[in-house]
Amino acid sequence: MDTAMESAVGPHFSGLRLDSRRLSSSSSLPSSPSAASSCNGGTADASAAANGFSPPPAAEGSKQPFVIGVSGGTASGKTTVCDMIIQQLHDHRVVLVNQDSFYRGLTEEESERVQDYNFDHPDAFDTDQLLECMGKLKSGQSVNIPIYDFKNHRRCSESFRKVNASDVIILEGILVFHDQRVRDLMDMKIFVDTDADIRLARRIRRDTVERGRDVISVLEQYGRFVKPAFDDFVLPSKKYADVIIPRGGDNHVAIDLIVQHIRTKLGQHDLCKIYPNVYVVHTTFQIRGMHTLIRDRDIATPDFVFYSDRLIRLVVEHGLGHLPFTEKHVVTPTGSTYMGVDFCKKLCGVSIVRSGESMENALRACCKGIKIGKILIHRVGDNGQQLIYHKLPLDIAERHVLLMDPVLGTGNSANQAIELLIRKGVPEERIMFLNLISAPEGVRCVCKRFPRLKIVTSEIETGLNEEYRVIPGLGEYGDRYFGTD
Ligand SMILES: Nc1ncnc2c1ncn2[C@@H]1O[C@H](COP(=O)(O)OP(=O)(O)O)[C@@H](O)[C@H]1O
Ligand SMILES: Nc1ccn([C@@H]2O[C@H](COP(=O)(O)O)[C@@H](O)[C@H]2O)c(=O)n1
Ligand SMILES: [Mg+2]
Repeated sequence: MDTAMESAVGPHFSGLRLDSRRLSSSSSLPSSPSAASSCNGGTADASAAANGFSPPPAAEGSKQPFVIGVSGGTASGKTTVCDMIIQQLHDHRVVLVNQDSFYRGLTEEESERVQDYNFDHPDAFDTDQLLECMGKLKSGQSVNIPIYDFKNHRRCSESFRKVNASDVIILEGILVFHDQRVRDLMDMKIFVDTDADIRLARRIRRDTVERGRDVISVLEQYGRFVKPAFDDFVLPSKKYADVIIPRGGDNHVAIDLIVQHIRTKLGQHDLCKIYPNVYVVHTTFQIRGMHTLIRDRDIATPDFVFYSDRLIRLVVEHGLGHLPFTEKHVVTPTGSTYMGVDFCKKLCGVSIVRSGESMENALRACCKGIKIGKILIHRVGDNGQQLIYHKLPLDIAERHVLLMDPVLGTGNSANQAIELLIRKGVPEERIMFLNLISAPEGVRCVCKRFPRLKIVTSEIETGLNEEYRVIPGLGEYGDRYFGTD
């Protein structure tokens, strides 16, 4: 074993020697305060910059993604656990980054003596490049991640994997907790803890089946590099973990808990944390797909109407779920009692003419015979003067009001309409504003003025441009829906 170690510390294999210096300097640093409680993890970039790496600044007002680090020994099931989490989440806002992608490619000389190369040493990875990619992702930019080939120990020179900026980034690898700069990027750290014998057995099978190795070479590499590096670097980094998963992918309870935790993080847009009466419909690939279609400027009107209607229906159903209910018991055909609830009956809809009228059918489809009033806000000239026409149910003050307008932009017309409803005697807390997309500026404008009103939307936008148009938005909604564009 000693001879093996010696041969591993030559010019290109200086990992072990360099490492004792690195390890002592990093182990003398205090363990990083985890930013687990905050999605904004402000410490991460600052400390990365302090270590000589400056990620590009985040766009103003953009929220920082939630970064989860997953570490553990080789073949502990890190990749398997991450795949399971991503599969269960079934959400496009989660991306996986593998530390393996940042293995340095071997030089000709190193390739000739590959059996002497220590792939388990921190120096085997290009950590600066990993930090640069993570910094870009954290600041909302997409990145091209190298593709590593375990059979020839090189990166594919031509192809990359494009990873888009996302709300949750999972970073997995044997040594992702080793370097403090990488640890500091993480909001949550998970260590996959699997028995060493099981890991060795899995590694033999995986490397012979998938990575083009034979059993002898796997065992030699394991004894010479993998196990010592596990003891020196991987195991000592376990102390940084917030969550330890025993048995890896077999531990369904732990994986379910982690999935739930990520879902909570995903469900909370920053605006929802500030304004608790703002609700964003939980996104799925179907919802994202429908948004993609209606935002496409080239979509035909019938398709725009079809997919808008589907989305509006979801928003309406979600909004109805926030109305009060009363208990109701019924007897089923089997003679059993079903302890249910009764819908709130004192309801009405109010559409802001003209685009709000596109939401009326969905409301009628969900609430049979519902009364629907209308408000028209008419701008006169350029001096900000407005005329408001309305036709509202006479008993509106006794009803819960579902106010409808597909796009919440500046919030000015919404506020005018809400003021009118309040003047008509509707209590603020009985008004719910339903829309398809909301600009953060509009949400703030409405919520500051009417903090007890509820807003239900299906997506929160980036913001407004200089012309007060919603970005990315979907254009003139009324014209597109009614085919007058
Ligand atoms: N719970 C499990 N039961 C059986 N085989 C597993 C389990 N988890 C992972 N494996 C297998 O073990 C090997 C190593 O798992 P992998 O997820 O690649 O580990 P890591 O990424 O930690 O190296 C793979 O071939 C994988 O299919
Ligand atoms: N060319 C390479 C590169 C890496 N390895 C081994 O991979 C292990 C890390 O990947 P896991 O999925 O197992 O975490 C690490 O232990 C290296 O020994 C390799 O064999 N060849
Ligand atoms: Mg792996």
